[in-house]
Amino acid sequence: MSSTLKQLKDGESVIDPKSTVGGGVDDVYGEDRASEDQLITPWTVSVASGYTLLRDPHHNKGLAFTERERDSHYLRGLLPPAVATQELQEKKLMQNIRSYEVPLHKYVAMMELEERNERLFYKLLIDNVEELLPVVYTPTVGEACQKYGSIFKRPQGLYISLKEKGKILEVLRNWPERNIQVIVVTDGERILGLGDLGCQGMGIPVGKLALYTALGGVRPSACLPVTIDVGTNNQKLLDDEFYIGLRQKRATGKEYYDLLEEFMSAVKQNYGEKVLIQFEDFANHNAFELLAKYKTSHLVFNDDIQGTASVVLAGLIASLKLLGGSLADHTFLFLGAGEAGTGIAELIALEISSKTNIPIEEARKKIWLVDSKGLIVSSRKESLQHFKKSWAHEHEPLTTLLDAVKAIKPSVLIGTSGVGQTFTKDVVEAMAAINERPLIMALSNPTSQAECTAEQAYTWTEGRVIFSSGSPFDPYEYNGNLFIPGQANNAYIFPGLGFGLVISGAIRVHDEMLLAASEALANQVTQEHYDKGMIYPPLTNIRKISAHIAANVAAKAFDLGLATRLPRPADLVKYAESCMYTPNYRTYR
Ligand SMILES: O=C([O-])CC(=O)C(=O)O
Ligand SMILES: [Mg+2]
Repeated sequence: MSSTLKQLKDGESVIDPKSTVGGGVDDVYGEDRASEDQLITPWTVSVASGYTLLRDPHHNKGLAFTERERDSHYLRGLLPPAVATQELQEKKLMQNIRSYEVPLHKYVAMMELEERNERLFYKLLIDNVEELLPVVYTPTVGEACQKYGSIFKRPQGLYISLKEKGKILEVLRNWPERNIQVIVVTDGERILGLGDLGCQGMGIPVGKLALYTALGGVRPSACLPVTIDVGTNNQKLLDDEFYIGLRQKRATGKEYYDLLEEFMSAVKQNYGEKVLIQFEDFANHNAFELLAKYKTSHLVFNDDIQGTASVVLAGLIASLKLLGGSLADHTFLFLGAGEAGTGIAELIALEISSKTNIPIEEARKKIWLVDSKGLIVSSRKESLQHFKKSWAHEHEPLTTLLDAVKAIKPSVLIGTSGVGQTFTKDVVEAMAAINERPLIMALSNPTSQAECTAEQAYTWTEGRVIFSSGSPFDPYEYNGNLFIPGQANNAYIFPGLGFGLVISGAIRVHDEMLLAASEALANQVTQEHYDKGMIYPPLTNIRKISAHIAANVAAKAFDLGLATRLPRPADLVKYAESCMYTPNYRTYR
């Protein structure tokens, strides 16, 4: 009896059928758009009953099942007598999570909640976003990936290894959900700034997609985390008896690209061309090539190249209110010339050239990059990787960051090196000597890899810095003033960007959409925020921010003729908001 499947009507008790049809956005637009009739009439959903219902994370409500539901769904006796509201459940869980001192324990508690009761998991995450983001995302997710083998209980996401070569389409069909809208895929080779974590990188797509739902409003069942396992060069993992991945060195070259090609075409074949694929934490040597290869045939973007670029550009646009002038008046210096560094640099150049008559080649000359060998200059051009070549300007060779700061005199210093503590006291003091208000971004993740801490940035500049970091830092008090560091993390951008692509039925990502996303984010910074020295709006408002980003991105998709959703909604912000997943429980009749 416990596993009886019942057809249930869920109408009367649903306050706003429009926002809850199908539990999320999927039924409100695109191929799966429900008919207008369906939007206003009660809808039907199949929910297992009894014991099976309690173990189905998509429908389980635990103690929140009402007396009536307990009767109609064979739950009598399977639950203790008390009936709780979702709010009370949330209160209890937040108390539990706060009682854990070790961040990883909080992470495990959150993952267990996701496996048990998905709606409650998202309610917690949405209502407590500033507190829980560092738990399910950077920095704790980094540690979770490092220890994934030991904390691993139930698999999340889809693992596609070399063993599945030739069978990837079948593997995709093993996934229980059919209507996938967003895939985040990694091959685990460069997880945050932590390096090659092989198959254990799965924590990243899982975490990113949790943010797609909580911050962006994409329905959880439309999200698919994927890890491609071609081996790992991390000897520690290969020697670890608990390692969960393929125990071999990484496949490269043709073997690697053939597997990726099979994956990309299987995705398109199985889900159509409107499924969004977000590349995440690939190593430089594959990231640029994969993006170049697939951006003209698939709906793809690389979060580390383009998402990070868009969030940084937003912060820079916003900072002009504090610094004055235009982007073209500034000089930018990067430490790190990989995906994030060159991606940000290119988007800044694109914005400068689109806002002025300056050709992009000229705009690039305002931007300088330092890599592990020193300042990138034209005399190094022959030996440079292709993605660094546009940044090789005329200058004498310089080997240290400090020398580069002194010679280039940047107003903006951005760290994307993946190496912690590289913005030394000398470097930060040099920035403060050149600029009344230096702008410094220490973007590498997690916190251990940040180029400097918030405390260091504020004290070494005597409180004059405008500071942001990739992983969160607490507000810092200096000389009686409270400084609030910004979190220049792509988490501000990818949920809204992706949501905008999905709700417009976009078929390709265009650079102008990234600029549109940056402008939408920058527009959310108000005078009240500027007065506190902030260049990013608080994350507490992230769903509203995401709706604006999504609307701007969708508008651009329509303008560029890349959107397939018809007709174009008149008010895209309202439309985006109406499509967002909400985690409140539904009533089962
Ligand atoms: O995941 C994050 O926090 C930001 C990011 O993409 C990275 O560092 O690779
Ligand atoms: Mg990343």
